[in-house]
Amino acid sequence: NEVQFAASNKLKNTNYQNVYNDIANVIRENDEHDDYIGSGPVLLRLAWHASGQFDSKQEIKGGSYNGTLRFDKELSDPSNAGLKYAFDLLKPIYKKYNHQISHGDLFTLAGVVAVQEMGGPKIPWRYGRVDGDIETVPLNGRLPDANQNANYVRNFFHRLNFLEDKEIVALIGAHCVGKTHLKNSGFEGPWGAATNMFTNEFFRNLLTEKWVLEKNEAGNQQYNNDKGYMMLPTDMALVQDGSFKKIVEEFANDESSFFKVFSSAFNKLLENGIKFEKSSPVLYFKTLDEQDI
Ligand code: HEM
Ligand SMILES: Cc1cnc2ccccc2c1N
Repeated sequence: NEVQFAASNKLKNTNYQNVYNDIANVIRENDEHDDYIGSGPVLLRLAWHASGQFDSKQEIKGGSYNGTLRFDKELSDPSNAGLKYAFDLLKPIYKKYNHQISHGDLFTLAGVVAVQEMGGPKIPWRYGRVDGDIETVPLNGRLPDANQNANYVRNFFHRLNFLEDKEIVALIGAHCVGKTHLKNSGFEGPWGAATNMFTNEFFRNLLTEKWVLEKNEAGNQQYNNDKGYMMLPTDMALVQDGSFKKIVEEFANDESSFFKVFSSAFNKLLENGIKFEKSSPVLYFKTLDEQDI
């Protein structure tokens, strides 16, 4: 069946480090993107959006398995505005490996590369996703709305089978990198503070900065501070809800705790809804720095 087919066409384990390195080099070569924030954050968002439309209760389940984000039908979902740039960065790598890697494996591996090359935790990763045809594209509108509160955020992630608050808070901690763009999402900023280093700074800022709720140029409410930082309403929800806030405090004080929970939650996000062959190995990748490249 299809999964066996993918198995027979997959690269030997060692070759995935080569794919990792090719994606990492694309990030290094495109360091001028978005006023020198670079391409890490948008590739991380691509991996999350390729996986986060999963819904086990729907006929068409979504998730990363079928690599459906490659179709314009999904890429043109307003929630995916800005991600075509990230997909275009990966197209030459897809061609180079000539169908030996699926789009789902490529999109999710790009998220692992982005996190690790920006200094974040190691993310375990497995191959074996198989491209589905356009019939497998999930309906648009399954990704979250940033204007909402803590209960909305909790319920959203329950749909993705994240039932523990720790996993939810850790995942949103990915907002430590990159920025919002008015033309993509109707939110602007943070001008000065956008970073490309994966740290627990997002949680520290949530607790220490003074946040003022303001309407932005697109008419959306967002939280701004006096340094040009911003937080989305769904970011701020993490300190408005008692249970979430305790976890924000834990991650703000202990980056290794944030990294540990993020690593397993991000892997779970990228593998939502996929049954891997028992024999399919869990791979860990070295960063370019660790290989002295
Ligand atoms: C409540 C859940 C979430 C909401 C409502 C949300 C919303 C958003 C919005 C509105 C943007 C700005 C997009 C733009 O204007 O370009 C954004 C950016 C981003 N999101 Fe999220 N997000 C959520 C969860 C996540 C998760 C789980 C991850 C990854 C694990 C993630 C990673 C990112 C990254 C890396 C960026 C920066 C992209 C860039 O700089 O181009 N987000 N998010
Ligand atoms: C500091 C901060 C806060 N919220 C964000 C939301 C999405 C993307 C980036 C963000 C970011 N750098």
